[in-house]
Amino acid sequence: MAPTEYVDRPVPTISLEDFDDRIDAITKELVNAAENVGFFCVIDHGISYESVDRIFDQSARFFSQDDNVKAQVPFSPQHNAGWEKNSQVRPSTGVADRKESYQMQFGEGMNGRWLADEALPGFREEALSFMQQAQSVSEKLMICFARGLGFENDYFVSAHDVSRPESQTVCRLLHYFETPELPNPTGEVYHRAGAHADWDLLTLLFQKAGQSGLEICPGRELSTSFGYGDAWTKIEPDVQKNAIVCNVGDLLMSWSDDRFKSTFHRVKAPCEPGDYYGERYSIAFFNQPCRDAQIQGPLKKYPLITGEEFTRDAMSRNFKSLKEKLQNKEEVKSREASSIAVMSQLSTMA
Ligand SMILES: O=C(O)CCC(=O)C(=O)O
Ligand SMILES: [Fe+2]
Repeated sequence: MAPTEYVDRPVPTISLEDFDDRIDAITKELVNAAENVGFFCVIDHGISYESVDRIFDQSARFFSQDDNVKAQVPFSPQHNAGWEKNSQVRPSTGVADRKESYQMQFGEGMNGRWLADEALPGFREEALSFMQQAQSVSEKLMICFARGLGFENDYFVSAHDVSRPESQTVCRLLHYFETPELPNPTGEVYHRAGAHADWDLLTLLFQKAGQSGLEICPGRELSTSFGYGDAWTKIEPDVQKNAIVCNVGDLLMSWSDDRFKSTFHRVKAPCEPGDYYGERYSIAFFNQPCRDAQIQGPLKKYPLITGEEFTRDAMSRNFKSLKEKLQNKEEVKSREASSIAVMSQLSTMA
């Protein structure tokens, strides 16, 4: 396999210090990052190291439960909540990511999808308290992006109100398994998170020191397109400063009439010297719109739709693209099979 092509692209680190007084300067930096890279890191965001450590401890505690315990809260695609393992297939790879994840929400989508408190005492309370903190940081960013697009300050905040039962915002705990470092004879690729763009407004990604692997591939012009290039850039957040990696999702790309970029990213399948092969934990906080939010950009490039419709369309686009990928794979396989048959005929004829 050809080595991965890497390029250096600047991924800005933006301080949220003195937010109220510096809001215009911060907005300028965020808008610039969203227009040019789609990824940026925020520091001085108000979430302490201890809070981040605590939620990672809770995440390890959750994933260390037996599979049949976790299976009591199975992932529901309809609600986008619950636990899944080795089952998310990305259109970019056509095979399941090697990981497990647990998606939690504030709203009705989470009904019946928390483990009983006796199974994991204190977990739900700790998780919700962390989610509230991630929501507060998200709201600061939403205010800046609303200002950057000429909307009222609270425009995105009220469309993502997590106190409403219609909230669809998701906090996803992720656990990637250790990857065998030996060359594998089958050539199988152990995808961690295959290349994809997120569908939400804005994602906050919490990474653990020493557990690298997140990479980006900018260059997408439309929020509905799937193609991506070949050159990747490693995301290396400043862990000393407790940086949160943030990325624009398809929703903000579409809501900004494609001005802000939702960038393809992946957690690399480790396969080259220097890659991290160990067990990996991360946490993604996806700001999803309330089901009844009204979505349309200032230039009205796309028709007005609701949060529920946007999510449904994103899922069906994903599904269609996955079907095409699997069909192509089948065609390649059958072409390979027939050329092998022709070749073996030729060799028997020779
Ligand atoms: O694990 C990570 O660092 C990234 C995960 C991610 O991109 C996702 O779940 O959408
Ligand atoms: Fe993602």
